[in-house]
Amino acid sequence: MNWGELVIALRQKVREVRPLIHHITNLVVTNLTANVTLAVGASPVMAYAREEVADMARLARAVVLNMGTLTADEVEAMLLAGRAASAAGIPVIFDPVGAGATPFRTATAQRIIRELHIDILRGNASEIAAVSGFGGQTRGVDAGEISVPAGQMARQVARDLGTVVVVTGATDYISDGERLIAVANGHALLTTVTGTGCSATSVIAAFRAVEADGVTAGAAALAYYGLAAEHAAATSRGPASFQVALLDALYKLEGEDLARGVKIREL
Ligand SMILES: Nc1ncnc2c1ncn2[C@@H]1O[C@H](COP(=O)(O)OP(=O)(O)O)[C@@H](O)[C@H]1O
Ligand SMILES: Cc1ncsc1CCOP(=O)(O)O
Ligand SMILES: [Mg+2]
Repeated sequence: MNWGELVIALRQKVREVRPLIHHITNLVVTNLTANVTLAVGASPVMAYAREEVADMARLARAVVLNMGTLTADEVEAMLLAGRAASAAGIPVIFDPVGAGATPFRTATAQRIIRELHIDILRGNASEIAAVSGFGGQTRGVDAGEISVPAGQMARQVARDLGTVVVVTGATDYISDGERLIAVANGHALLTTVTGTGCSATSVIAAFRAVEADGVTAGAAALAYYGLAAEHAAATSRGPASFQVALLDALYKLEGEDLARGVKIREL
């Protein structure tokens, strides 16, 4: 199968399986990421109480942990959910939002990575640099400069942590420490709407729920998501109409339109 066919097949499989994706996520993006998950064809649930997160995680086909508006309580809930998921063989996708901005965020991200079995780590370049010791400086939740090429960093961090690493940006890089894939789909308008990185993580989780190989799932998900953004941008007047159009494009994009547009390269 070529990449175009693979992306179509996985996008279709998400619709057929309608996997439940348990999110412990941040206050900013809760609604957007739930709607993105639905538009892709998966089923979102957001649940945070320590009393229920392990049970909810066990019901899901993938668990998203996103520390965007972290509190000490929420971190405990993430650890409970992550342990329960891994014990049941359910993949955990971690988005270390804002790692590198404050010591609490950096230390928490590193603790989650150390104490849980993370299946896919997805962040912007400075977040991944910060959690892995490359020394990234994150401006709030937005990417700052990093000192190494993002693809090289993705492969090195994946190797060091023994997990799939996804570094997003104008070009996205996905690696398991050996393979390195670049995805060139996307649109600059994605940087004008909050939660588009978190939404990318949700789409990756939906694809990972139906595809055991994290590199394949990550690359296919980001090509599909980035291409949906390109389609949405074509009919948008600015960030507000773009956000609405992105949901529509994610919902509609399939078949030949999808196969023709994906820009995935194995490096
Ligand atoms: N300059 C850009 N041009 C095109 N796509 C981009 C650009 N910057 C980021 N993206 C895309 O936006 C999404 C969010 O990535 P990113 O901005 O790195 O995450 P975050 O919002 O967590 O910082 C990804 O799908 C990425 O491919
Ligand atoms: C603005 C903001 N502040 C805390 S979490 C958050 C949302 C970040 O979303 P994304 O990383 O997808 O841009
Ligand atoms: Mg982010």
